[in-house]
Amino acid sequence: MAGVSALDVRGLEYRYPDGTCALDGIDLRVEPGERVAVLGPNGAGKTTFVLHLNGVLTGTGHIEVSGLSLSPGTLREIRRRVGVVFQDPDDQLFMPTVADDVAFGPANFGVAEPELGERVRSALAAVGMSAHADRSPMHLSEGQRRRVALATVLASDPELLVLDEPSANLEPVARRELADVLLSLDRTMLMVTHDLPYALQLCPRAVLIDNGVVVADGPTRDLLADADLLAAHRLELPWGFVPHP
Ligand SMILES: Nc1ncnc2c1ncn2[C@@H]1O[C@H](COP(=O)(O)OP(=O)(O)OP(=O)(O)O)[C@@H](O)[C@H]1O
Repeated sequence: MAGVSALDVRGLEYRYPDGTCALDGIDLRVEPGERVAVLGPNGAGKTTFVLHLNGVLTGTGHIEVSGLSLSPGTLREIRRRVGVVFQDPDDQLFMPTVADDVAFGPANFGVAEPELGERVRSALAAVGMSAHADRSPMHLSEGQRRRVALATVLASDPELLVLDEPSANLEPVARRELADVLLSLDRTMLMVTHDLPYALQLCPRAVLIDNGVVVADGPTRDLLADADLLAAHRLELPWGFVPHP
């Protein structure tokens, strides 16, 4: 359907049971094919926001994914449409082999053989892990585990890929390998990160969240070139890093 946003969030508010206001009216629209970095200091509300996109948390306001409104009746389909890759691969890898882990999601959504095997092969190829299909995820490096976790989500063919701190704790080579994989994917992407150079490299657009609202939204290089904006929201570029185009 032409003209439908990949993600349309309006007036999203959420309070934790202890009364903490974590989201105070988030508005965000993402168009198909965009890659958007979600930036913000500790406690800004980024994780709380992500947990709403696949219905783990339920606030007030409106969330639409590719034209489908999130509601109890659509939750299952929304969870297929929104693939969340968590920071810790342990949250996503629990089967005896890599291939079993990658098959788990689509099998759960009703995909059967022979398509299931094809999904697993193509997801592992997309992340450069085809040669490791029969290995135990426990015996892979952190960078490889991060890429397998991404494959487990890609195998369900989500319309929106959400990544929580994809580069955290990765050595430089693994960080670059993951960036190469992410850049090769033809997917709408939201990437929560404190890694500002990574955001610049991967996402043409960035939104800055603080105190539960979007305080800036625009080209990543413009946001990162605004020293006053960064300072006001406790963000800092690595020493010597200049965000030129
Ligand atoms: N389970 C919880 N109960 C109460 N308050 C919470 C809970 N989880 C988070 N919060 C609070 O909600 C607000 C938003 O937190 P959130 O974890 O979404 O921020 P964040 O931007 O993801 O931070 P970080 O960059 O540290 O991961 C903060 O004030 C936080 O202390």
